[in-house]
Amino acid sequence: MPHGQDLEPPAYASKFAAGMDLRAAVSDSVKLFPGERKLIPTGFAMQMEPGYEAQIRPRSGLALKHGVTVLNAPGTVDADYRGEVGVLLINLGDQPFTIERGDRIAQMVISPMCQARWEIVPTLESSGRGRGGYGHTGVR
Ligand SMILES: O=c1ccn([C@H]2C[C@H](O)[C@@H](COP(=O)(O)OP(=O)(O)OP(=O)(O)O)O2)c(=O)[nH]1
Repeated sequence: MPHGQDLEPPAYASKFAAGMDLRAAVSDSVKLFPGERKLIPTGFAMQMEPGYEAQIRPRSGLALKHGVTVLNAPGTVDADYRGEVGVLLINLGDQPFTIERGDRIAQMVISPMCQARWEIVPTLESSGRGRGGYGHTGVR
């Protein structure tokens, strides 16, 4: 699917930036009321090599200034997915938030992925941590 003609394709902001900015490909502006969630189209589809995934993450500026974040962060785009990439935004702020066409709404990282092969075993090797978790090493 070609990217919306007036929209730039996802691009790294600089060679040091981890995430590519994703833009809203909405035809009309979209309003997110406090507590509301919506799937926002990005206007593009892609094909990745097997062994990779894309992760969709919030933009910290939107989160800090407006309380708008990616509900399912990190959203997972599978290598075999051929549909339009969507961004599931939620407004956790206390004011309505308006999204215009072309707004940068999230960022995307392409990552190599490890696929596990499960093996059933009678016991697990012992370790320093053992079964301890959820803060068992202290409250601070
Ligand atoms: O933020 C997201 C999350 C998912 N997807 C697309 C790509 C992904 O490959 C597909 C399925 O996503 P996921 O595996 O998270 O969905 P599911 O709820 O497990 O449903 P499914 O049964 O379709 O796998 O939806 C997006 O475009 N954006």
